[in-house]
Amino acid sequence: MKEYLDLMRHVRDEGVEKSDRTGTGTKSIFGHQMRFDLSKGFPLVTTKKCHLKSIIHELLWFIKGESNIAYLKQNGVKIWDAWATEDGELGPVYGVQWRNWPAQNGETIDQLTQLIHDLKNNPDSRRHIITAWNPALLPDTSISPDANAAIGKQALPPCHTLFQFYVLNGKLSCQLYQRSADIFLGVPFNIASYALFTMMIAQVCDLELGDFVHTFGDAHLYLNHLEQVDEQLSREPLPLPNMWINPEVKSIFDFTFEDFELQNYQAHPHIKAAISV
Ligand SMILES: Nc1nc(=O)c2c([nH]1)NC[C@@H]1CN(c3ccc(C(=O)N[C@@H](CCC(=O)O)C(=O)O)cc3)CN21
Ligand SMILES: O=c1ccn([C@H]2C[C@H](O)[C@@H](COP(=O)(O)O)O2)c(=O)[nH]1
Repeated sequence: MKEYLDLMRHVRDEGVEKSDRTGTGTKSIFGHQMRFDLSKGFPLVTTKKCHLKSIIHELLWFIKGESNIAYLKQNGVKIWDAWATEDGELGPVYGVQWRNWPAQNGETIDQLTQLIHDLKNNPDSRRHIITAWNPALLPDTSISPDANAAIGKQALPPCHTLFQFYVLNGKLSCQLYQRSADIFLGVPFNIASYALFTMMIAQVCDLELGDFVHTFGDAHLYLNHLEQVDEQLSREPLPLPNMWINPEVKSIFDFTFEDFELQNYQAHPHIKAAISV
């Protein structure tokens, strides 16, 4: 995971202090790109132990198209708790836009089903895109995330905003545009999540693995993560683990938590950090 550590080091050393919505303050840069060859191992950060269980459940929850965190809660995943209403509502966030994008005539568009169909039937297309950025549903910034969710707006505007797939020589690649990135806490989750999603889509479309390309807008280190960043940058990266996916699963909607097994994950100890809400 040298690419990730290089980004972290670059922002620590060259990032410029910038105030932000949460009040914590950041060191920030604008524009960066990383590339991971998915055939060379599963890109999970090794310089701190990452909680893959939360990442897998979050991805399965996106694929279900839900706006409520009940499924996450049932599975002990707490990463979205701070933004939800008391009833667990986040408003029409990622999953809802992927599966139930509201169209003009009251109908909804299932972008994920359409994407899989197009990858199978027209792999050369340059239009394999899913977008979660829906300007009609962005939150009202004068009220809190949970107050937005309560009135049917997104609790937070999507950070992983738009992604595109690309097929070449039977290999599937994915590029994500992430408009805003918390490098210490969010990015290890985002890399692993999109790498896994690309592997799952490759399996159900009978494609080999290409690259995951991760493109950033505002990539930042929160000022209260800088000690943790120094600790992490003092550690040597370890060989990448492998991800086993149950080969029997043939539909993107049929995966369950038991269909994944992370193998040979060697990692340095976990490093705690506070999340800015
Ligand atoms: N400031 C901020 N950073 C984010 O990464 C982020 C947000 N806000 N808001 C929305 C989602 C929620 N995400 C989160 C939320 C919490 C953790 C977190 O606390 N991670 C810990 C514990 C992991 C666990 O409980 O599984 C970590 O050490 O990785 C990570 C990503 C990613 N997003
Ligand atoms: O998947 C995610 C979701 C969120 N983040 C981070 C990026 C920012 O630090 C905050 C969102 O705040 P905004 O003011 O809306 O940009 O959450 C992430 O890194 N990955």
